[in-house]
Amino acid sequence: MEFVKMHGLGNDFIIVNAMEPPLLDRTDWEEIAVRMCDRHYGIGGDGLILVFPSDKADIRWRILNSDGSEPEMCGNGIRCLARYVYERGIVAKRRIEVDTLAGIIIPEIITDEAGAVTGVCVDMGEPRLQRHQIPMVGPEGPAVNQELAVGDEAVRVTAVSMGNPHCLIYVNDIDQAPVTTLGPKVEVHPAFPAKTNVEFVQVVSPDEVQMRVWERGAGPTLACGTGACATVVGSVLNGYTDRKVTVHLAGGPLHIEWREENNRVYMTGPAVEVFRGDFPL
Ligand SMILES: N[C@@H](CCC[C@H](N)C(=O)O)C(=O)O
Repeated sequence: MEFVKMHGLGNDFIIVNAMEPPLLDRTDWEEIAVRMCDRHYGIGGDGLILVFPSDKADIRWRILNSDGSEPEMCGNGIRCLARYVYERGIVAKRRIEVDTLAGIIIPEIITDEAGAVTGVCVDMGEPRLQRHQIPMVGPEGPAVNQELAVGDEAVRVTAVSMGNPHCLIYVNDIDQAPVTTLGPKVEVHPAFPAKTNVEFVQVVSPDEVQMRVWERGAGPTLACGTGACATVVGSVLNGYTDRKVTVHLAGGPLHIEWREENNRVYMTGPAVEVFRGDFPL
């Protein structure tokens, strides 16, 4: 099976064109994702992206985490998908409608004067803030700066869904953030029935934050696009930042804007192809 390896700020994905049979008809992608994403016995990746035809949009995708679970959305992944389908002529336009489990999401290819792709800006849609939308147990309404008991620890959290769930924890020193110790505990906390991604955030200024992530189904990654969007929404709701913010991640910066006029979040960042190959099925 042919694949392409891509990444968005080091959040890396394997992309497979499943537009036609026999790949279109396969039903074992979860197991294949685990094998392909294994960094020792496979190709290595934070997730597997599959490209399918759609009757609702230009293209349908499935994104699978490295543990085989299927999230509703992935910000870095959708930039990679957009570049992949654009450069191969699978979708012959720059504004691409993608059918996802979080609804129709619209990435737009950015090019320089010579027509070379320089990045992708994605209309990530409206954030979902009600607890049942995240989902997070507790009294209905937004969960902003709420106390959450994690074992013996009381942690203050803000929860935002960008189609997929995110739990933000603000810290004073990003380098000391307990990403690999607290992250996995919050991921499977009973308050989050669908589990959650966990973001540790240090506010630098009204237009700059630093963020490190523990991803649901993938563990620590170098960047998380939906997490960066959720971070800006949560930071505005907490009164920490303006609506246009650069989010610095381990893999580099993402530019995020939560527009007041339409309540939609826009994410701009890179998508890079690394190599191509064949994987034995
Ligand atoms: N890295 C992604 C998010 C991938 C999905 C996530 N692990 C989940 O289970 O929700 C991004 O860039 O948004």
